[in-house]
Amino acid sequence: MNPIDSLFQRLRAQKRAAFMPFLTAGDPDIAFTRELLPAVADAGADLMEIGFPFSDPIADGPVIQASYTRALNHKLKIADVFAALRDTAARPNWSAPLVSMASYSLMFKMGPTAFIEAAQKSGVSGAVVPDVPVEEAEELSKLARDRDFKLILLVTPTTSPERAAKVVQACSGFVYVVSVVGITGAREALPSALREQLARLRTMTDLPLCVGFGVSRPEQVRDLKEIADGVIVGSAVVKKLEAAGADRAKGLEDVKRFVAELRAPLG
Ligand SMILES: O=P(O)(O)OC[C@@H](O)[C@@H](O)c1c[nH]c2ccccc12
Repeated sequence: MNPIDSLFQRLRAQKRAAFMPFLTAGDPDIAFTRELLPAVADAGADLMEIGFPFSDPIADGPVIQASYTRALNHKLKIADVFAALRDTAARPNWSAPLVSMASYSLMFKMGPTAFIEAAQKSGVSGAVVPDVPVEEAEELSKLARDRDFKLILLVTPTTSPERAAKVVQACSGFVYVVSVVGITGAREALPSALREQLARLRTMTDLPLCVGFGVSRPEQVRDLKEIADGVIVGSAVVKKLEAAGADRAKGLEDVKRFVAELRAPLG
């Protein structure tokens, strides 16, 4: 069974939501990522979304964009990312499924089949693809399904119900529910319409619903755990690395502590 499915099956039985930090591969370089991922798993991440830096980002806010720039300044190559993920997933007792987050243009350039196969060889269990139109996702969805690789697409607050139904059909593993209209980045409060958005999606699919965009505090995680199957935090985590700057040991410690704090309300 795909590790994402077994994870959510286990969490459902425990009535617990998943905590999923987003980290940019190669921020600030790939050697640091190799250290960071196991530390974040130890701190309580149930699965991890790993961003593939891209020079022409789509929905990424300033914090994530800056992390891509740091990575690309070190001439990061996709092969280095896959190698780091492969070694991470091959660690003894490794249990946190890895999910890639890459622009469709990046997958397309490599060839979707080649990307999926390279990802699977590297122990990656699925891919968040934020910018493939659902009309064009069918082929990708089939490619992924045939290989038991999970394809995770996004539903936003402005996605029409007709379109949302198509998106969840093309998805596997879980559905990425974008909480706010706009780009990634910490927000003070999450929209009150999120509850109805999730309830509506529940009538369309049995897949786990994971909420991301704007989450940055343990109180928000606590509120979300009643209504979502997973909580994704990107910018607020990445910001810790930015803030620590050249002090990598501090960056690592700050991220670990913050992940543990965010994860705590999930029990
Ligand atoms: O940064 P936030 O607001 O915590 O949101 C998560 C997000 O960063 C991560 O899932 C992500 C980073 N880049 C993306 C691009 C599209 C969709 C999602 C993402």
